[in-house]
Amino acid sequence: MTQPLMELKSIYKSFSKGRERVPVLQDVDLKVNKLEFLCLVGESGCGKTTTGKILSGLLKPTSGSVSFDGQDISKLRGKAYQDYRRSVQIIHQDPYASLNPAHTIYSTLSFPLLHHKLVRNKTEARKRVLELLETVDLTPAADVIDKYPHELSGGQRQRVSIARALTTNPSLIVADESVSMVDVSIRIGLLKMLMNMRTEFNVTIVLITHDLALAKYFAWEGRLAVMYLGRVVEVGKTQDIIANPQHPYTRVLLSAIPEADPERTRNKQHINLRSEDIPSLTELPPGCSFHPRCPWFVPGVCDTTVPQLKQTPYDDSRADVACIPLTEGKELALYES
Ligand SMILES: Nc1ncnc2c1ncn2[C@@H]1O[C@H](COP(=O)(O)OP(=O)(O)OP(=O)(O)O)[C@@H](O)[C@H]1O
Repeated sequence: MTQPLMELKSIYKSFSKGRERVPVLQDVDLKVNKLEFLCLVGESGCGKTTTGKILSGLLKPTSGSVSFDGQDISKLRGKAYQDYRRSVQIIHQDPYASLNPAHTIYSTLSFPLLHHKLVRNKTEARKRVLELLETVDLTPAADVIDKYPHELSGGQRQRVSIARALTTNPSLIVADESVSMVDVSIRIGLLKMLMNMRTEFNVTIVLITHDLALAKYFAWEGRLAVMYLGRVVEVGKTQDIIANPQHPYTRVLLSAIPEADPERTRNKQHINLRSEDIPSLTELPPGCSFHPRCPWFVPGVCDTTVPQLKQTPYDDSRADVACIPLTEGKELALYES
């Protein structure tokens, strides 16, 4: 089996809130394969951004290991660590907040080029910045390069963020909801640009989104990792998961997304949760944290044991799932209270 580009093993991450520790990620295992499209999907607050920040080295896990090209990043020092940080870039959710309003586009894009010595001088930096602006279709680049972020539209600012991620010739880009802040009309253009970067620049892309329809579009040829309350509950090939969602949470998410054909949407079976309330991270329910909401809850099983991410014994789909009844080979039956 080929070595993944990045691998998270048994990742726990907690933050302090007053005197408490809030467990944000628990036992997260995740592989990012070379040149794949991987999408992390789940509702707000489930830990997607925290996972993305751990992948890109912006946050350290509380425990667990992160490896890049087979090397544990906590053991990298000096140039090797700088190379890893250069190789993994993140595009943040909000280009308004992530671009410094006091810096021109030239200044923002030339900084990493000069800092990582990817160009020899300012003349070369300017030439490279113009090329990068052309790459992300900000043309004519000469009209954009000396502007400030507030002089650009939201979509243009997001393109600058993509160009900035490309400055360091990364092998992995984590794009955190990077198309959600722009109008629907330009969202697809930005997504296509991200997707083209794989072939044009040999870059692996991890997209983080709460929108399963968008995840399906982006990672159709790749994989989905579905997260719920700080854990990965299902991971596998997108087409397998869409055709045959296994985890109850994935089934509920999929039942809620509209189809292109309105008739199919009307006829789609909507699955009702047992509760709309999302438990608090500081008061997680025992056993499977989805059990209080799960329509297929099995008393005495789901509320006692924490499920591990595994393959189901009976299914030829290769998605791994964290659901005890499924991994024990049982059929799910709707819970009757
Ligand atoms: N620096 C921090 N300090 C304390 N709590 C944090 C910090 N960063 C994130 N959290 C908390 O961790 C949880 C997970 O946040 P995270 O941003 O990773 O989720 P998410 O799935 O990306 O959500 P969203 O889609 O809303 O961005 C949230 O409850 C959030 O409030």
